[in-house]
Amino acid sequence: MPGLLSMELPVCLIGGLAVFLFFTRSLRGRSRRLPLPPGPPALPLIGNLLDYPKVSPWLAFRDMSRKYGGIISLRVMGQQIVVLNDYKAAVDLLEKRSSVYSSRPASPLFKLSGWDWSMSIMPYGQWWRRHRRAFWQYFHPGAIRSYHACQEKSARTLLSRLLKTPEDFAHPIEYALNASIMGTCYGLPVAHENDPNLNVFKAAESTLDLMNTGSNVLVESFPALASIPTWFPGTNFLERLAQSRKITAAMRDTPWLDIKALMAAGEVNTSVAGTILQRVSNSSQESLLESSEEVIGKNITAIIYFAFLLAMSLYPDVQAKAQAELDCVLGEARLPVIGDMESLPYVSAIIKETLRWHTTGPLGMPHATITDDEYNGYLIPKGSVVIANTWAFLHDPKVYPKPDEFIPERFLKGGKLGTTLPPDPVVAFGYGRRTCPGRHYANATLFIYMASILHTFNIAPPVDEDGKPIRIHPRPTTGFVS
Ligand code: HEM
Repeated sequence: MPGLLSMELPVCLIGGLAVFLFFTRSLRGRSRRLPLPPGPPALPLIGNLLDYPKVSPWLAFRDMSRKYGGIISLRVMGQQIVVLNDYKAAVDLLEKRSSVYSSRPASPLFKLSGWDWSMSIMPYGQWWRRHRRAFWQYFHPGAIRSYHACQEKSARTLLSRLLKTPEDFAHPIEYALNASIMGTCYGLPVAHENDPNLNVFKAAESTLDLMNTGSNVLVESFPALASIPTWFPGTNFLERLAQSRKITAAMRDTPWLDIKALMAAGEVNTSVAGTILQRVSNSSQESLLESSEEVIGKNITAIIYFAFLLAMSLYPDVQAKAQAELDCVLGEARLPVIGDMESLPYVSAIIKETLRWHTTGPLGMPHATITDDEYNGYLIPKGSVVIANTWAFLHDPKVYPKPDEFIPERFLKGGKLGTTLPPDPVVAFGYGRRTCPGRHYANATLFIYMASILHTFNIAPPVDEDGKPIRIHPRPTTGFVS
């Protein structure tokens, strides 16, 4: 019997493989015959280039979906783009089929400008997975507790700076956020003016603007342009890209060199980078340094504070309710700490409503497919760029009635954060395996800054020459961050 079994096993394996190949091939053949999702008719060569919305694309895509349905197909310069305006489709594809939908579009421009080492733009695969695991090790809910003291300290700095220049809130917020990120990630103090590390960070941030300018956009579609010799007329953009590579490399390396020098002099550094360096020196593997690149979080949090301040100036009743809650829970004698979050549901509801009301990343970050897929009878080809209209999901009047109004109460039931209410705006942090790994850290920062400001300041709109309040009209800008 055992002999017979061992003879049967290879036969079964080969048989199984043949059946598997037959089905995958016929599935592939079938999917190739399926239609693409509907969309505007494409022109030869340029495809839907002229249909691709230049301003507020999230609004244009929502309107397009009224004609073509929840999943729209566009083809721009040979690139297949699928726009998901339907929340269920976004969950079905980006969350439930995350293993197919978690890559990123290849971007020659990111490489040419020196941003290609960033985890956020890496294609799906071992290399990305390794970076993501390393990042998560330092930013999972348990790990971030050790950064709370640093976040609270930066909130106090924010208050004292706001007290000095209350009308110029943007600089104090940016300074405090940078101080918090520098403290958490590198354990380095930040000078009040002209901090060398912050200067490098700011310079690197400004290189992102290069992505949207003239010839650079062309390079994205025609990477061969990057090989033109620099003496050729009209190639200034190549010099700017080379400059950008230098700046982004400096951002990656400068703070590391600082803490390396400090630690070599015997200083204890318990920050994320300090812990990594400690491990590196223990295991003598210099290459481990690569996994630390992701400690640099995106500063989109700053925009959310601007939206929060705007909402508070437009909705004084909401502000008053939050202040009453803070007075009741904390009294007048102390400032909030991150540990107070659960006792302050109204403030937490304000955070959720800010993330929903002003969707900082209205179209999220584009995903890309790894293989052909079939959904609702449509083919989503391998290599498609998949864009989820996060703004449309968070402004769907059926889910969030009066979506343009700021109503934190929509997340509360009997004064408590409920579970049967409209969904939390978690999609503001993205989808599936690419969901923002800094979200727990970001939430803690949002809470401590918002609670601290609400407990100590009254936020009012600016006034005109006659002392009358000027009503500010929110006007989102077009880009990855709006
Ligand atoms: C409220 C503030 C923030 C918002 C709304 C936000 C939102 C997002 C979104 C929409 C994505 C793309 C997700 C996707 O592709 O589906 C993302 C990715 C990412 N975020 Fe955040 N983020 C915030 C703060 C942060 C912070 C503070 C950090 C760092 C500590 C961070 C680190 C990252 C990283 C590393 C990625 C790339 C993940 C990957 O590609 O695998 N984010 N974020």
